[in-house]
Amino acid sequence: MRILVFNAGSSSLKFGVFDMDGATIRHRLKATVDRLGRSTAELKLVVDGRESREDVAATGVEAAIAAVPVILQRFDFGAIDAIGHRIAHGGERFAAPAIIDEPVIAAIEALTPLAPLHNPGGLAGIRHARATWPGKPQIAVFDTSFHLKNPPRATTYAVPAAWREAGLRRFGFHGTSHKYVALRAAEALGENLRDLRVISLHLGNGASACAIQLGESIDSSMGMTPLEGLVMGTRSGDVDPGIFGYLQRNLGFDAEAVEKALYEESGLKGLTGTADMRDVEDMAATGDAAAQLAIEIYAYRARKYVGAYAAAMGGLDALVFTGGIGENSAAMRRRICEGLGFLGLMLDTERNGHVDLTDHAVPQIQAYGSRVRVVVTETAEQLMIAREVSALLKAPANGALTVPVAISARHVHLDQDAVDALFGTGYSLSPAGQLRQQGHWVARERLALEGPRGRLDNVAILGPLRARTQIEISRTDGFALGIAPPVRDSGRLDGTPVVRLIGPAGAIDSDGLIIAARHIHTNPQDAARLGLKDGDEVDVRVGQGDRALTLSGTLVRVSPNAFTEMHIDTDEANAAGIEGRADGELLAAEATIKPSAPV
Ligand SMILES: Nc1ncnc2c1ncn2[C@@H]1O[C@H](COP(=O)(O)OP(=O)(O)O)[C@@H](O)[C@H]1O
Ligand SMILES: CC(=O)OP(=O)(O)O
Ligand SMILES: [Mg+2]
Repeated sequence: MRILVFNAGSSSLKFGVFDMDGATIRHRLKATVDRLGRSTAELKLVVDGRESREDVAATGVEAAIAAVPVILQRFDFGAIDAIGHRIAHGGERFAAPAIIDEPVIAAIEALTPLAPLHNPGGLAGIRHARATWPGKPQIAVFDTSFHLKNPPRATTYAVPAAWREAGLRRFGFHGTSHKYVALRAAEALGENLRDLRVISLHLGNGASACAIQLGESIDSSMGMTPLEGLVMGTRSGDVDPGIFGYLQRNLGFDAEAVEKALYEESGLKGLTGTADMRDVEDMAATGDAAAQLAIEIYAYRARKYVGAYAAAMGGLDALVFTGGIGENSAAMRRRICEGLGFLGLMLDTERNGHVDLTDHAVPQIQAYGSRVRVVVTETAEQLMIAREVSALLKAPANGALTVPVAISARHVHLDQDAVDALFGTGYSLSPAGQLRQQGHWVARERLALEGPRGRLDNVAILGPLRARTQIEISRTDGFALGIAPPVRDSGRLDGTPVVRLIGPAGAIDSDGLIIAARHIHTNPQDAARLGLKDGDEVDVRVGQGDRALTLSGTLVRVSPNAFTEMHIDTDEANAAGIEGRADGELLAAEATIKPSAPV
């Protein structure tokens, strides 16, 4: 499938051509039209890896979009099968990408007043693509979708009820970028994103910070519009809402003039006369006081958000820099990180000064011993959009029901006696991170398992304590230990084999060793939506391409506050070629209730 992607930003147009073949993606064309609105814009092209630059006459985003079909004609990519569009504002309606039709266009148009610098460019892309490639599927991918499930405490403005009922709330933008760079950073750190508390700083012409916990956005610095938050190229970011009345009464500005100035004449441009950080840094270096102050304000605001989001998540594991400024300005990264030592964040200034992102490198720039890891990565909104387009077009048109799949690595649940024996009488485990299921956590402490054939070190302990110790491993782990545990539902431990648990204060032999039967946790609302009941056994299709497989007899467990998620073990995940996040498709629409299996 060949996908063309349009990404109309506030100051640039980016577009790309991707050849998608299963999981293999070829980025055929990568194009950026920059410096729009000046006498000549610059077109940067990377075609099959070869780079070129040229000046083009494009007065604005719309003119640049109109030139795309002409530019594409120069190359022999072959027919375009589908077109993806970055749309900044999707409001409450779009939690996921949408196939573009008239109602979708009308919804994007209706949201234009909330993203006046962005949605018009997105709509122009849609219009031109429809005219140029009539009949080809077009898909909108929204900046706001990633943040849509942010908790109400983060999305609600403390304003009169009538305003909130009229739709006033925070949304957050750059979601495609935040999601991509957080995944990228986790991958580079060799961790599962779900296990990390991440703050991502997208510092481009528009800029926003995002707090990511358990793999999902929980807060972001942009609000109902892309004006709130950080200092940007031409946008103010946070201001006191009290200034509106002042500007109106004392300076005679109406709402439109104020809004226009906050979008287009503020930020770096308002502070220095230029919106471009490169120019601001050059001016500052030659002694320009306004540029120096602008840089300080920019870094200070960003640093405050890092502190705030670390507090929101109860700590920070990784800070990620991306966007033109985040990727390229070592000086700005250093300023932002200065003073974050209290969080355990220490930058290696040497590494920070030599960041090289060629060949999609994702360097870490924290100092040795820093508790917080600091990562720089390029963003790839167009690539993410191409993936979303391909996933949406491949999804079964019958509205298949899916559940997120989580991989359970080996772990133990301990009872109090076991904790006393392994860690010392009266010891209490310290939670190091929350799990997705409410009230469940992973402990800082680890232990070892030992069997007749071998030993497994560094095994995770999950809390809270249970009435009876249960040890969950994979079949492969069983071979490493030299014990063959049965496949069991959690809690059904009678007659299970004994394994030795080894902690810092002692060792015990405990039964309760099982291979956890795959299962789906869900809550009553999701169960109703998915057509599931407690105790059902369902078939779930997981994995992609030639490793896809069907997991039969997956037990459904409904409880009031459960987070809907399917749990499989590492052997199952490996068999299906799943790494990190995945979705499983429920195959059996009418699940059958299985009588309890004999123990
Ligand atoms: N080497 C650099 N040093 C400092 N700033 C840079 C550098 N390269 C690019 N930038 C800044 O990045 C910003 C543009 O970021 P980018 O992500 O390309 O924008 P957009 O939001 O339009 O996608 C501009 O402020 C530009 O000055
Ligand atoms: C939403 C937003 O600010 O986007 P951009 O950075 O492309 O201006
Ligand atoms: Mg951008």
